[in-house]
Amino acid sequence: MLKQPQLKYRPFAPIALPDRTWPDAVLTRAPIWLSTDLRDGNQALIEPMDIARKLRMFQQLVKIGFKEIEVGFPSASQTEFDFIRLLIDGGHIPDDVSIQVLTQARSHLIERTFEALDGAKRVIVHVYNAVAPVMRRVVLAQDEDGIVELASSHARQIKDLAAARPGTDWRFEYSPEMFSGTELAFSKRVVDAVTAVWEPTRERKCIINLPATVEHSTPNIFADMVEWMHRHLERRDSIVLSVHPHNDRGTGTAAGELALMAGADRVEGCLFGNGERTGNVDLVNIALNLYTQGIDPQLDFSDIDEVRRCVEHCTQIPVHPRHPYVGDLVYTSFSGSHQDAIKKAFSARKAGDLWDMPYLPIDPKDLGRSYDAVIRVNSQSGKGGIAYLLETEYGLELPRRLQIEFSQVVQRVMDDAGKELTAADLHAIFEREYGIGNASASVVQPQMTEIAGGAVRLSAEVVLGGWVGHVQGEGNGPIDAFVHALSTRLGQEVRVLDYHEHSIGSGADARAVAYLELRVGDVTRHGVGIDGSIVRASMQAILSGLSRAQLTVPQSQEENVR
Ligand SMILES: CC(=O)SCCNC(=O)CCNC(=O)[C@H](O)C(C)(C)COP(=O)(O)OP(=O)(O)OC[C@H]1O[C@@H](n2cnc3c(N)ncnc32)[C@H](O)[C@@H]1OP(=O)(O)O
Ligand SMILES: CC(C)C(=O)C(=O)O
Repeated sequence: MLKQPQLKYRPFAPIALPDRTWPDAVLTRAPIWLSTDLRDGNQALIEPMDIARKLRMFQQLVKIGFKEIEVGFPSASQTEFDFIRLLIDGGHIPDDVSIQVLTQARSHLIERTFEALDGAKRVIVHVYNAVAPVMRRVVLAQDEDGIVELASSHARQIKDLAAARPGTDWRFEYSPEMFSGTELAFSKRVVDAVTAVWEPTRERKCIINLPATVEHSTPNIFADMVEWMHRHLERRDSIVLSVHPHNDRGTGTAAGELALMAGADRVEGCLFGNGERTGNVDLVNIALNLYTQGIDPQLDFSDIDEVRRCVEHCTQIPVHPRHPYVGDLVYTSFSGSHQDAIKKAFSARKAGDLWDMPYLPIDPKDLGRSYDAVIRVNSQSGKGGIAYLLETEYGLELPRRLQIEFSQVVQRVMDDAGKELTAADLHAIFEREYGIGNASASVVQPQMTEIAGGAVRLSAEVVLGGWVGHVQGEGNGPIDAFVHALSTRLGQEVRVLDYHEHSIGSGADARAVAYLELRVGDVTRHGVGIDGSIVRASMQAILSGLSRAQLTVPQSQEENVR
């Protein structure tokens, strides 16, 4: 065992590009997108897609809006070949979509590739060979001249085969494989040799694709490499400069974005970052990052869950719950302070406002998600989240001090249960705690008469705890009269410190909710009442508060005790 085993690795050398421009660049439009889900994504699967899955994926990619789709490696297997035939013969390729196919720079594979494409309308033939020093030495056993010859001779073969099939609109793409691990001057030499053969023009460009086949460096170094190629390649104005980042260091998205800032016109990748090892760059991630900058990505993710279901079905790999933009948990806040900020921001938000929501970088509704999962309650949550769920799910607008009181009730339940509580759980706890619909704290047949000076006399049958009895009192309104009646009966002053009410529902189903904060002696409690009449709801709220304060009513001879 080496004492310093890390020393067997070579650090990546910075690129000498002191006048680099990409750090100041601002992305203002969508790149050209190429989905390689059916090629690089597929070749990375434990079980490559069967034809039905491939077709479903292709149709999903078309629906999203991809105009360039790499559909396979037709010389690799009969399934790959047959799928491409199915696309062409079955008329599955819209006129404005180009299919792309990959081949190694080997003559018999290129010939087989062209056989698969017979009759297609628009095709990008994508050829690659390794150019990196380790591949030159170990795999291809060729020196630099040999690699240049390998690339340019097969570029010539492709050009000739295409020329012999004028019924198809052919475009060509070349990838110096492992560009990310290759000397820049050599990558340029090989690419220039290929474009010298293809002779692209401004009107008929070829595609030069720079892969980070393995992500070796920080994304700024990849960006430097792309900018260097962008500035040094011959025939640059006749080239669509493409990048193909992988995600070995977990910075594929950053590498893709910085490469676009550095001069790339096009990005190759997969939905949700499927692909070899840690994946190809996640095109959904880059597209929606642009979207949140106010840029139309030209890809439609307005039903992102449909896209996810398709990808999970086709790849048989689940999308992680924390995956950017699509994971089950990415719009959910459990933490109390986050929930509080979200709740306040939703209340403050007006139609037409810019999206400026704490902890929510994108409006979930833009991706077909509801706000249901935005706030979920567990032991990390506070009053804001609890109040948000009761309001959005049950229309209950708890006043602030009641929120504080009720969150302590919830916290005790949470500490016992130790798991997430749903909105329905919270509502059940709320009803139980405040005795909603509970006959053991209720008012029966309240009778009110007006007396002199606009005052009210009230008498009612009351159930409170185990006590059932009659109360009577006067006041400047029904609530005041009821409070006086109860104070008299309890032998203690009951004071209303705070009062809120609102309605829930509408039309014949509308009900009133009253929230009262009561003080009896030195005890302060909230009570809640819900009823078709606001007066009865308020009386219920008073009894709810008294019941929670656990007051015992002094018994008199004639009263019955339950
Ligand atoms: C980075 C990427 O994703 S590149 C795309 C990789 N994708 C795939 O490989 C999936 C499809 N591949 C296949 O089905 C097969 O590998 C085939 C059909 C292409 C080739 O199959 P085989 O001829 O049996 O070769 P094998 O799979 O062992 O590949 C290694 C051979 O390819 C050669 N090779 C590898 N890359 C290239 C290249 N770009 N150009 C020319 N030759 C190459 C190697 O030198 C080696 O040749 P050798 O057998 O003479 O030593
Ligand atoms: C063929 C090339 C583009 C590739 O897939 C890679 O280098 O990752």
